[in-house]
Amino acid sequence: MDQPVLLTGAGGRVGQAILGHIGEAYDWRLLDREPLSDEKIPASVDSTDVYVADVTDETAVRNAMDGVHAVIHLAGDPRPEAPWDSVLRNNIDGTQKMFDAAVDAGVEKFVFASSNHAVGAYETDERTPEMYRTNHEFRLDGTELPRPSNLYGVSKATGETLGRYYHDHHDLSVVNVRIGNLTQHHPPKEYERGQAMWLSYRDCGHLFECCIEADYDYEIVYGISDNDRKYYSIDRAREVLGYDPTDNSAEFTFEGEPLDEA
Ligand SMILES: NC(=O)C1=CN([C@@H]2O[C@H](COP(=O)(O)OP(=O)(O)OC[C@H]3O[C@@H](n4cnc5c(N)ncnc54)[C@H](O)[C@@H]3O)[C@@H](O)[C@H]2O)C=CC1
Ligand SMILES: O=C1O[C@H](COP(=O)(O)O)[C@@H](O)[C@H](O)[C@H]1O
Repeated sequence: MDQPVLLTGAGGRVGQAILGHIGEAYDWRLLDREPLSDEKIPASVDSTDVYVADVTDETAVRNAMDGVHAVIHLAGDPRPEAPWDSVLRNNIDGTQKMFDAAVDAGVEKFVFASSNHAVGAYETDERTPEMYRTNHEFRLDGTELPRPSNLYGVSKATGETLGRYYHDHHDLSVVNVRIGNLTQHHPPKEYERGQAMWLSYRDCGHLFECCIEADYDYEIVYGISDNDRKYYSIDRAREVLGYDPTDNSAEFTFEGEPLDEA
């Protein structure tokens, strides 16, 4: 692919997981409101393709978007406990500005970092903790309505709906990835829920590469590894995107040690 991929929130955990796996595979534009240290920037990325900017800054976003083929939009407040003024500004207004600039620039694909917290209220007292365990049959598959856990989750559901609008009215291909719990090297320790929705770094890189490469209209998929414990289906990600994860939290102890070394 000759045209660049714009990655917002490039300096954060998800951004670095993506760049750690496919940082040399694409012509990147990187955007973050914090300056990126040299070790966070792939060697092939020129400094003129690194933008220190806020996604609510319309002019800066439009400059970064010029000539871009695909967008991976991660920037935002990732805290489940984030207050309304922050998610309204960073997650909702920032995402709307990104979508608007994308359609005006003729971008083809937009990948939105949604969250498990868009649907966290399905985890009712009656279902938990059993639904976090292996062989429990409860599955969310992306066709269900949002049931946010918190105002952060509301902002993610809103981002998904903004994507629906820009797809239907402007023909932008949109995929929303409801990311589970990204951790490096091992699943979240001593945390049943986190182990059920673990996303390893390499599966994260692979999944977002699939989102750049695949053809789709409007999709909602779950972004987790192929964990034995799971209450999110990854069938849609497999079918539409060709996602084929490698990792499984069952290959680690509850304390996070690899089973083959335990
Ligand atoms: N890490 C995880 O397990 C999960 C992350 N997500 C989502 O993925 C995205 C990335 O999350 P993380 O990498 O974990 O967060 P992070 O906090 O590590 O990285 C976010 C990056 O975005 C930048 N940023 C924040 N607000 C910005 C703004 N207004 N303009 C420009 N840059 C801004 C920050 O400087 C930071 O580098 C977020 O949208 C988050 O909601 C969703 C579910 C799970
Ligand atoms: O959306 C997100 O979800 C993950 C997992 O949620 P948690 O409530 O189990 O911690 C969280 O770690 C991440 O910061 C957040 O952006």
